[in-house]
Amino acid sequence: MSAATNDSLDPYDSVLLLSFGGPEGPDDVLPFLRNVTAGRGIPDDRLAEVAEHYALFDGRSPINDQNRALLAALRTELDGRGLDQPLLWGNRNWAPYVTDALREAHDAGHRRVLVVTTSAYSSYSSCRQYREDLAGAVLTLAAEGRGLDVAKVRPYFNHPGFVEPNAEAALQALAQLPAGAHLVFVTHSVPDVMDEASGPGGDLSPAYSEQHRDVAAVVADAVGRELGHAVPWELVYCSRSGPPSQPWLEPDVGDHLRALQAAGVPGAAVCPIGFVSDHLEVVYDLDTEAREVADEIGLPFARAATVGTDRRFVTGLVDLLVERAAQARGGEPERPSLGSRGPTPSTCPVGCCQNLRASRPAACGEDWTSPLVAGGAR
Ligand SMILES: CC1=C(CCC(=O)O)c2cc3nc(cc4[nH]c(cc5[nH]c(cc1n2)c(C)c5CCC(=O)O)c(CCC(=O)O)c4C)C(CCC(=O)O)=C3C
Ligand SMILES: [Fe+2]
Repeated sequence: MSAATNDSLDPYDSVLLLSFGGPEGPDDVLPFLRNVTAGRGIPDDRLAEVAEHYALFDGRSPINDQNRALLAALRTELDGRGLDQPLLWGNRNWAPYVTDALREAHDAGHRRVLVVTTSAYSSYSSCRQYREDLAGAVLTLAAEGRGLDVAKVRPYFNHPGFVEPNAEAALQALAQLPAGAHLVFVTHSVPDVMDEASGPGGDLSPAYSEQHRDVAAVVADAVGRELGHAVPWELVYCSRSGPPSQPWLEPDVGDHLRALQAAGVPGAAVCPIGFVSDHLEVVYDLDTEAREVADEIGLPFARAATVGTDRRFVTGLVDLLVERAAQARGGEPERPSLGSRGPTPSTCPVGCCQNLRASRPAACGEDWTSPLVAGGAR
């Protein structure tokens, strides 16, 4: 429990949950997929395949309702801590779009917006592209005469509020399987070059795969301590999408399940540590596709829960908002983290998670100059 009396979000006057977005019905699927893949070189047959995955769920992604549930839980937690800033919602790829959400915020009189994303790790797709979305929105609004500024909480993959519910979920999944089952940690694959460019460079890169490995190690260690013996684990990937000629992070979860079965491993507890809720990658790529592989080869399979609206996660996100606000006031708040990497900076270094193909302005970095505050508000 946090010391509620010290909680403050000053100087921020509003909070934004920033997410990916997803289709709400069959007519939305193709326009949504075009938004996601605009200029990204995803083959047409892959798009048709992904459209079929959405069709299995009547063209409706679960992600928007999961974000509505998270917003409700965050609202309750903010209210309980006396934090009465309005809580907004904006997406990259579907309504409510982030630019529209920030325009409404401006028109309601808000000028300093504190942002938290539904993505826990560093990479172009999971961090910098959200910073570009914010910069694009802020610059569009500035051109309309609507000046406002944004700040973002740090990547929170190693925050206890994210790691602890993941550890409990892993333990629960393992409990459904025969002794000797492995923990199989899964995240979204990305191109090898995106992984290599993730993070600030030097020893801290590649950040994306190494941050996942760090979380996996902490979770496996916690599970092992609970059970009184070490549990074997691996980090694998799902949802690859680029052309076959382009290397993406491997192994794929399906191939890995086959390898485990061939090696005589008696079960797999699949732990989607790369995702914060049960969106399509989880309910299709894991619960449908990977489970089919497991059934086909007779490998006992259990899927661990994502953090969703777990109380510890929601509390942790509000702790992160409070931490970021304290930094903006010039304070040095406690910045809890688990594992070996320590807390990630709240303001990204120049070039962090750069997209090697194109350079666009990104907010919440050391080289971001706010159109609102001369000299750059951080
Ligand atoms: C790292 C990462 C996350 C996790 C971080 C985060 O959460 O942001 C994530 C999340 C998500 N990705 C999602 C959907 C899609 N991602 C695609 C394509 C891509 N994802 C990539 C990476 C990631 N993606 C990449 C490198 C591509 C290739 C194109 C490109 O370089 O940008 C495509 C195009 C078709 C395809 O090729 O699959 C779709 C439809 C949804 C919504 C699901 C729902 O509706 O429930 C969510 C939450
Ligand atoms: Fe994706």
